[in-house]
Amino acid sequence: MLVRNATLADGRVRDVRIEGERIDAVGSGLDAVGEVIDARERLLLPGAIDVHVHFREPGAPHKETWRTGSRSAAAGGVTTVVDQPNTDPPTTTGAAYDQKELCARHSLVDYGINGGVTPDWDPETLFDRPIFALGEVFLADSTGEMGIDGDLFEDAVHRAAEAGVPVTVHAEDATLFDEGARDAAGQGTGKEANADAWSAYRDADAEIAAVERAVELGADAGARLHIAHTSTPEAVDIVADAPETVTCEVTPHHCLLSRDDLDDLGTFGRMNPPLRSEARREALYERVVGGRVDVIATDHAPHTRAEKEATLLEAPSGVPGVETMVPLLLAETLDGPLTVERVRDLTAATPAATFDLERKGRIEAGMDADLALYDLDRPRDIEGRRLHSKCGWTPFEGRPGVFPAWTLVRGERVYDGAMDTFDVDDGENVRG
Ligand SMILES: NC(=O)N[C@@H](CC(=O)O)C(=O)O
Ligand SMILES: [Zn+2]
Ligand SMILES: [Zn+2]
Repeated sequence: MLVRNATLADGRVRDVRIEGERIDAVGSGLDAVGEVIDARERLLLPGAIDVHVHFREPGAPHKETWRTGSRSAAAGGVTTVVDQPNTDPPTTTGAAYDQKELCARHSLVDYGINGGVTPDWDPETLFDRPIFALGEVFLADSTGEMGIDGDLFEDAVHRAAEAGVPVTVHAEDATLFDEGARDAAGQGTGKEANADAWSAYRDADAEIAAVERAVELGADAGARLHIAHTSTPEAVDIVADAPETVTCEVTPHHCLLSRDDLDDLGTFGRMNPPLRSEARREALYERVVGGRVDVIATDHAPHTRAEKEATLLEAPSGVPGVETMVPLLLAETLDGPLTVERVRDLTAATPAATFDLERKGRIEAGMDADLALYDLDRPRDIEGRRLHSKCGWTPFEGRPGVFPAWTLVRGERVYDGAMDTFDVDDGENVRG
């Protein structure tokens, strides 16, 4: 297949030839082999790598399955996902890893599977499997109630360092949560709830302190550390000023939404870590644009509308996001300070480099043909009902997004945007 005259993120116009699963050549005036796709005036990006999703299988297929989650990924230009361990059973033993791997075989996109830590985890059998990373390791309870104490965290970080496996951390210090602030939640449900109480309860200082502590501990253990869903500029700065063995990710929702949006979102905006003040959101986004943040990842955490239509204390935490990440960021390049090159780096090149995915994240000869084509002149309003996650809603309703015309995973067209159709489900485990 030949993709002809595509505009790359840096503005160069090139042909990209695909042979089987790989990119065979990138150049000008390349000879065609097989199908030729005219990509003139279209943007070709490396498929995005979302290192933080919750696809809910095994255990909660009513929220999401590997099939629906990976369709949502493909329809948003994401070609590799990394699933987190707070499923049922939690992915804390070799046997649980094997069970999840069977579910993941229904994925349309390539994937990694993380291993988790609980008091009854089995590091021996878990590290025996090709886990993508240890994590997210929960330093406070979130969906799945997998929060652990400092001693177990320290032990886990040492074991991961020994095994040469990176550690992804959900860094909030539960001892610093403001229980009194949570009491202001009230009895309103769904959009009628006082959702700001969640932000007051899981205060920014709880994240900042936990990140500081985790970074120290990681350095002592000689571990590779990745801080998940960093939601404060202070925490980003701690990571950016630490040695290169520590990286961080930021979610689209912490960049684009703040406590000011909670009146509209209600319990649909409850997530961990919570939305922050508008001032913190702005400072966080500045760091994304300016290069202090390594990776954008979604923390795609689908829950049904019915589950979210509860009181603030009863609604589960988390928002979907895998399908809207690249579309939102590309729309942001149209009139904001974000550049297309930065979007490429945040969503593809840097996650690949950070987690040693040698054949992914770049459009070069020899790399996997994981690609997505976009028309920057055609943003459209994001609508929850048109997205492909099982949950059927989005916190970004009505915002502009640039969605892909098609998405390829290792040379196979898994998503066709014009027809809104999907094909094949032979995603591979990237740690195989
Ligand atoms: N972010 C969330 O609020 N929820 C996540 C878990 C997590 O990442 O903490 C979920 O699995 O629902
Ligand atoms: Zn988390
Ligand atoms: Zn998560």
